[in-house]
Amino acid sequence: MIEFKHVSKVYKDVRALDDVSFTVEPGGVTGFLGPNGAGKSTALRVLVGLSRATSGSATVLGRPYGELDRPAFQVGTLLDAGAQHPGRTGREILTLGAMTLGLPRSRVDEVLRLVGLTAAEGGRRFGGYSLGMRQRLGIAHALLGEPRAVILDEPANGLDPQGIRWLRGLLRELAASGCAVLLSSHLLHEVEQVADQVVLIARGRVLARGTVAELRRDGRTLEQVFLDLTTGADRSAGLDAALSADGSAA
Ligand SMILES: Nc1ncnc2c1ncn2[C@@H]1O[C@H](COP(=O)(O)OP(=O)(O)OP(=O)(O)O)[C@@H](O)[C@H]1O
Repeated sequence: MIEFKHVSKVYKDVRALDDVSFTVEPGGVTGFLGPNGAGKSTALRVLVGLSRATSGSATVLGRPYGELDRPAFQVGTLLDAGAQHPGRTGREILTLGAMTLGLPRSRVDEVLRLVGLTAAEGGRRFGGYSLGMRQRLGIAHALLGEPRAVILDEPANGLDPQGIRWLRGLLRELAASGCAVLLSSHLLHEVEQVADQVVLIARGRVLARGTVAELRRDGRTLEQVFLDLTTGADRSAGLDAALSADGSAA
């Protein structure tokens, strides 16, 4: 389980997160949606200990990320698909990761297969990878240690329709195997197709959370709910729709 409890993050003059609370249950995909500057990346950075919360707590499997024993075996993260050495091949990047974790090289072949990168693609330098290939490699890296929780920041960016379909299948498989999957995305239609639960955030505040069906209860598409909430046009109705499964307002 991934849990944000009353997390606030204040930069000098920006309140990037304001009392953010939500949970990501094992065995499900939670879509984390918000417009540019909403606070999604800040929340994920706080979650994995790259940034310190001003107040509140964010935990993975019951503990702050920094206190997890061998975290890569518990939590797989993809925060920036471009953050790799351009001169290394995809296979080299994964092999380094596997060696660091004490995993056999055969695990590299397994994750390459899992993300649909061919042996030839694995042998190409990262600098020449398309964005879609970078995303696949980043997901492969995140899954090396067979983690029980997965945190992915905009993994669908740059994927073609076939890639998006593949990603959807992979996320459902991870959830079916008991993984807690947190997926940040701008691709509302995509999130609608794959997520069990959705958290909508804007200007650092959670505006709505619930299942896709709960948020769409008056027949609107998730995109319409999102636009109405984030432009403020339907703020009060949206907050009503935001009643979470446990009955507390988001
Ligand atoms: N290091 C920082 N110093 C000051 N302000 C920051 C810093 N990092 C983020 N912010 C601000 O915090 C707010 C939230 O930014 P964040 O990057 O978390 O949003 P986001 O939802 O991930 O946006 P996007 O979808 O555009 O990536 C923005 O106003 C941003 O300018």
